[in-house]
Amino acid sequence: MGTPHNRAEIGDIAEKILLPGDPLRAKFIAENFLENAVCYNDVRGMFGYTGTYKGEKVSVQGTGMGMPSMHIYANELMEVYKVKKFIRVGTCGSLREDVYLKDVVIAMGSTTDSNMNKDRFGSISFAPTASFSLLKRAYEIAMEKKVPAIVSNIFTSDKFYDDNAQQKNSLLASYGIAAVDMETCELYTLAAKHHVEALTMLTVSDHLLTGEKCTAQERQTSFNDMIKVALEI
Ligand SMILES: O=P(O)(O)O[C@H]1O[C@H](CO)[C@@H](O)[C@H]1O
Ligand SMILES: O=c1cc[nH]c(=O)[nH]1
Repeated sequence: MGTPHNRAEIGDIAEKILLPGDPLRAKFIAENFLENAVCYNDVRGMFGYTGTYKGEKVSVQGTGMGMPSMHIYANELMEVYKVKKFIRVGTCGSLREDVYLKDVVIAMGSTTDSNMNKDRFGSISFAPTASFSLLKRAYEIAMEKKVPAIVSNIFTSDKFYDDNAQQKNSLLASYGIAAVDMETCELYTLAAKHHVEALTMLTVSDHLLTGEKCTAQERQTSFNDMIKVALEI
């Protein structure tokens, strides 16, 4: 029967899912890391696949860019498809000198300039956080595999192009925030609402202090270390 954004039938999607923002990264992961992957969704080109990794059923679904897009896909995966474990595998901009291009940032919590949680919680400032067990496992596996990873609070921004970026970024970095993405706050908030587990892992694709950048091709495909850690979790 599906949803307005996903043509998967109930049961087509595994209880464990990887969530890249880019649907072509979902295709890349399915084709290069999963066995017997089957495409269950192509509505709006937002590809979703289910296959197996080391014998366990796992799915991978693109979520698009920004919290409103994450809101749609994560809500449907939690409410309709009953997915229980979510690992976002995204890209981010580094805000700190000690966080380098292609490092992996594991997001312990998310700070935001979005109004979505103000709309939900009114005067209460909700603190969206990762699943502790997924985070602990991610860090242990990254250390075992010698993947350069740090655990930190991140900033989930509504804007990729922000007129006040320099001012905001240096303020946030001075409070220890390592990196910026555009979806984690909504993923962690919905996971709390639905009593499911979520974690965000981000590979640094842009360094916002030095101006270094990964190419579009690298953004799609050069994040294999992070994906291997996510699948091992
Ligand atoms: O690489 P993904 O997962 O899309 O994540 C980051 O990249 C996009 C911006 O280029 C935003 O979605 C941001 O969160
Ligand atoms: O949200 C993002 C993702 C990658 N790079 C950025 O600068 N911001």
